[in-house]
Amino acid sequence: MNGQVKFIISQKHSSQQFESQEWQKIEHAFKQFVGLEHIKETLKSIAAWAVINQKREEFGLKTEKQSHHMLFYGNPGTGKTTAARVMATLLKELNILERGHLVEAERADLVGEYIGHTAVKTRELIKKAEGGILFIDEAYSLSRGGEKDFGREAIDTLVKHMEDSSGRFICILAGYKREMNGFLRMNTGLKSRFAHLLYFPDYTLNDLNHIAVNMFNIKDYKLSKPAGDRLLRSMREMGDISGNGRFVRNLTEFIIRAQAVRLLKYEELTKKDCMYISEDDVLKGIEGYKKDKQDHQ
Ligand SMILES: Nc1ncnc2c1ncn2[C@@H]1O[C@H](COP(=O)(O)OP(=O)(O)OP(=O)(O)O)[C@@H](O)[C@H]1O
Repeated sequence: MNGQVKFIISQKHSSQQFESQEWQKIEHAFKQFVGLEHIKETLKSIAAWAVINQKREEFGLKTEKQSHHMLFYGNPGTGKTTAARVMATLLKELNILERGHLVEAERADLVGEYIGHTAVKTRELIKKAEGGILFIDEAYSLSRGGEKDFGREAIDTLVKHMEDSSGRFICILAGYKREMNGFLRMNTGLKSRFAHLLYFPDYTLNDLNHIAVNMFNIKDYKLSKPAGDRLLRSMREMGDISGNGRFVRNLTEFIIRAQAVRLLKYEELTKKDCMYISEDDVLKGIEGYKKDKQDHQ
């Protein structure tokens, strides 16, 4: 395969069958995520476009190549990196990407130290990402040093390859909204190279609670009812939930360690003991989290 967007729809499958099968794959891949409906919708439109394009080709109609480069805007912990990772695997499953891997990069991975070095570094990175997604976090750091900075060369090389690649890789530039807007303003024409602009909003307290419960479930832990209530109440009292999903992940890890410390005192452990998170574990975990945060301030 030449790496271009490829879609397989067998004669036996009707469009409706395709829709239900492929939609299910998308829903399944994002099952553990809270929200992110707009990401799923975008993926559905990409999948639909690819299959219809294939059908048009069969009918001898004109087809077009589309690139699916994306811009992700959102605060820390809103799920940008995690969504990109899931997306890469999913797009392979949907036969849109050949390999489905994610290459995570930041400024230092693209920008070199002398003239000519940056273009080589950037090209190598793009090659590594072929068949998958090149995810560049805090993309605005590429234009940090202004016109004379080598970051400019990285952007130009990237843009050139994005245009030439005809679907061989997907480039995602990610970062916080204000900085991303500034970056795109400084690099006129850059925004138009991206087919999809996706915003990752901050989570509400209820979303975060939902994310926490999911995280425990995925790891085979169960919160007792009082533990669940306590967690929600404590998060509300803590006020600062700006870390979004990352805040929840850290919190759950503290709670899991608090449970482990409690269990070590038991003479014998059952499977249920190992799964069960008590209200006290939540309290101790939150205490530990707060102390750790204070120590790091
Ligand atoms: N919608 C969600 N559902 C479940 N978990 C989520 C969701 N969003 C984020 N998370 C979890 O929050 C944590 C942080 O997410 P992630 O690293 O993807 O955020 P990010 O937006 O890339 O942050 P940054 O910009 O700081 O790199 C991860 O553990 C992730 O699984």
